[in-house]
Amino acid sequence: MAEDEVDAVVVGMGPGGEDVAGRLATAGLRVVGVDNRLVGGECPYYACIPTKMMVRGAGALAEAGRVPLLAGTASVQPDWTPVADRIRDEATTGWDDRAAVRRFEDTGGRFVRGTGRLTGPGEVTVTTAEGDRVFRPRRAIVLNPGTDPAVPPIDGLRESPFWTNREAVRARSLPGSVVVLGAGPVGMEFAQVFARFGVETTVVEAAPRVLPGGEPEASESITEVFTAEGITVHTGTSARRVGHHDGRFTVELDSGESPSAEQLLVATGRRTDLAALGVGSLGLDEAANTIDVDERMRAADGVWAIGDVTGHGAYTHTSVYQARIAADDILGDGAETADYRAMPAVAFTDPEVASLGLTEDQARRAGFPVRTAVTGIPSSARGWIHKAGNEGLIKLVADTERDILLGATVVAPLGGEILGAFTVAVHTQVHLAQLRRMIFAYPTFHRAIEAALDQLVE
Ligand SMILES: Cc1cc2nc3c(=O)[nH]c(=O)nc-3n(C[C@H](O)[C@H](O)[C@H](O)COP(=O)(O)OP(=O)(O)OC[C@H]3O[C@@H](n4cnc5c(N)ncnc54)[C@H](O)[C@@H]3O)c2cc1C
Ligand SMILES: NC(=O)c1ccc[n+]([C@@H]2O[C@H](COP(=O)([O-])OP(=O)(O)OC[C@H]3O[C@@H](n4cnc5c(N)ncnc54)[C@H](O)[C@@H]3O)[C@@H](O)[C@H]2O)c1
Repeated sequence: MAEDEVDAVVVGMGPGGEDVAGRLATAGLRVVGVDNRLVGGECPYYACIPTKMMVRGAGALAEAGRVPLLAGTASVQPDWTPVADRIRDEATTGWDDRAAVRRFEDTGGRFVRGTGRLTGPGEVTVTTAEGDRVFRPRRAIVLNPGTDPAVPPIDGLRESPFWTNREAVRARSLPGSVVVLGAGPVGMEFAQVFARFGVETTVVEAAPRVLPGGEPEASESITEVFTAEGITVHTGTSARRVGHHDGRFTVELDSGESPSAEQLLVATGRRTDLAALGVGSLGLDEAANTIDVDERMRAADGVWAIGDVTGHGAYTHTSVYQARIAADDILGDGAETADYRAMPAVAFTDPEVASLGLTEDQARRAGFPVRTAVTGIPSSARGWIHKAGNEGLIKLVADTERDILLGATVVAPLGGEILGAFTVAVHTQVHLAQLRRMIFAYPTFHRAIEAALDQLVE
């Protein structure tokens, strides 16, 4: 087989790329998977998995801290070493993707380490250590380039030795203090982990509240928890200048304050580089941050795009969901089309901040006739029993005309698990009256759903 005689080329082997490439190869297509870093992408090596190992360690420390209120005394000495070891040895095998490459090759696919670029209609040029290789796949090009950390143009920042998630997950030890720039899910998860391991932690968020994309009640609830845990939270202010002298960062804020710390974590969102990917050769906008796709992930004739780059939710579950739809479409069995109404999102803070569907504000702006309900977790039976660490709430957004839920937010211990009930309800559009007739086990956290529904159903 000549080098360029392939059926499909997958550029970027993130969670979705790996999945689609494996599906196509298993179905008998000649598939080339291309990645310039590690097969598996951001999630297993720098994001979801290592950060959730951090969260697990931090959660164990927090639970131990609750012993005095509930069960006697506990003496705990935080130590980052077990977390760093788990990340290196169990999660990433020392940031080595040989097992993932083998897994893909076992499906019959061919892996090429290099940077892929669209160089004409139906053509991908891959720059490898040995030189350029050109592929003209007969059936499909799938783009799954993911994202890189966005670094805002703040005076002095780029010259400083700041961390993004990529450096933070490789840390063998923690600094004594840290300023976290950005209070999206990345900043919030890291901030609480650091603080629970004894790091003096300051969060700076430009928007008026943390997790600004979600419900204001959720932002308020998690801010109270952070503040009670000793984390300093600045909102509604941006960094204007970053200085780094004698091993310390000073972050000058618009508000006039200047938090200072041994480390600075930049968690201000993600960026793509579509010009570098060569999407202009398809007639697509190279200056855009996302690639528009239809409901079958088609971006152009013979080209599909999946994952963060599509802008439908930067989560691993989005990428893998889209991978299945794209693979089916490429193989010609594509009956399924994308439906993002019940796309879940979980920030793995403690309590977890989990949500799906529309927020109240989004629903009202979209013109739906809206009714909402909010119920507190501490006042539920389980929340009251749980006592220490019981903070949170459930907020529901209902469409009063169709009598269905449009969105739900759960801030609670294991809030992401509770959200599962709403994934079913929103995805299948269960009527509120029917939901209200369900039996919710006593005394579970998810039984608080009933109290919220009581406010929506007469
Ligand atoms: C700190 C952090 C924590 C997160 N936690 C969670 C979580 O708990 N749950 C969750 O669902 N999501 C989480 N996410 C988001 C999640 O990591 C991403 O949504 C997920 O990785 C899916 O991304 P993707 O498939 O688009 O591609 P990515 O995972 O970004 O992978 C893309 C791959 O393509 C490669 N690539 C890019 N361009 C080229 C090119 N031109 N040629 C060759 N290769 C290329 C990249 O090097 C990379 O390996 C987190 C993100 C961060 C930053
Ligand atoms: N548990 C999860 O599923 C999970 C966890 C982490 C990340 N993610 C995904 O990764 C993506 C990236 O997360 P993220 O938190 O980096 O990005 P984000 O865009 O969600 O949040 C970045 C935050 O930084 C703020 N910001 C931007 N510039 C700033 C500045 N100069 N000063 C202060 N604040 C500034 C923004 O207002 C925003 O609140 C998210 O879209 C999310 O979907 C998912």
